[in-house]
Amino acid sequence: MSALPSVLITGASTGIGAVYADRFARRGHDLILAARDLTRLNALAARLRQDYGVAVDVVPTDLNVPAALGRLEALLHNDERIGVLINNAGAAGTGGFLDQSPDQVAQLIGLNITALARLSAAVAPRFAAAGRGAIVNVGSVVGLAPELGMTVYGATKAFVLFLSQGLQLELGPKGVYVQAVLPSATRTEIWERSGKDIDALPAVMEVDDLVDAALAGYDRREPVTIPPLHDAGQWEAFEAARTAMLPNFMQSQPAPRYRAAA
Ligand SMILES: NC(=O)C1=CN([C@@H]2O[C@H](COP(=O)(O)OP(=O)(O)OC[C@H]3O[C@@H](n4cnc5c(N)ncnc54)[C@H](OP(=O)(O)O)[C@@H]3O)[C@@H](O)[C@H]2O)C=CC1
Ligand SMILES: CC(=O)[C@H](N)C(=O)O
Repeated sequence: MSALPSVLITGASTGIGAVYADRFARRGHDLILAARDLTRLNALAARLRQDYGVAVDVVPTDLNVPAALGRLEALLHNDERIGVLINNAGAAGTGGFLDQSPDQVAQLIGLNITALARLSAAVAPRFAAAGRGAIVNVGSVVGLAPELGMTVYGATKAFVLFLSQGLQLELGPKGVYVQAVLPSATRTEIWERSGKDIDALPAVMEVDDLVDAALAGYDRREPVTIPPLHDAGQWEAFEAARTAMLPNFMQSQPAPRYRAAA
């Protein structure tokens, strides 16, 4: 058993989650891997045990099934070896809002929002009491870009960013690190799963590069890591513009532009 904290990774069967698993195993962490595809999880776990000598448990989990989600919540709540949660599992859905049924909308929200928030809520009190721990939430630049036409997906990712920033404020002073990672297009199966042609995109990041960049942000305890954004000053200006508005929201009177003409 490793002396380092164990890392629980959702969506670890492939893509970004599988590379996170490789990188944390390489660093010597024991792992708990969750996703639906048990065959893939077992194959990855066997390779990681073999390559890095770490302990790897697999927990077959459909995060849209409340009982399965509840089992993962209980694990996070009770297992004191787990010191890092990587909330990575997600789906993009297909089509625009008018193509999506209410059930499909709910499935996206269930996976990208409800599961992520519930798993965070299950582990946060234990981390806060211990004064340590890390929660990494994988969002997307789509959460900043309603123009991209992935409205529900983008809205779920806007939630991920907001939740992460709120948790940074609440949990950071208690010693818990919370990171929001915002990838842009990255070469994984999510594109095929959402019926999109990855080869039609102007630029695609390789998944190893994405995760290694996210971990560079993790190691320097960055609150928001946007691997594809070369000019960090753009994010800082965006945040500065947002926070500059905050003192102006408390007003007893509506703004003059909303007052009835005399
Ligand atoms: N690739 C990209 O371009 C970008 C990805 N992202 C985000 O990165 C994260 C990882 O995506 P990525 O690796 O690209 O996608 P993949 O489709 O390659 O992997 C998604 C992972 O989530 C798991 N998953 C999907 N549905 C469920 C479910 N109901 N319950 C449990 N696990 C589930 C899948 O495993 P299984 O099928 O075995 O359950 C798989 O391990 C997502 O949150 C995504 O939104 C953000 C921006 C860009
Ligand atoms: C399918 C996508 O659009 C991707 N997940 C992203 O967030 O950019």
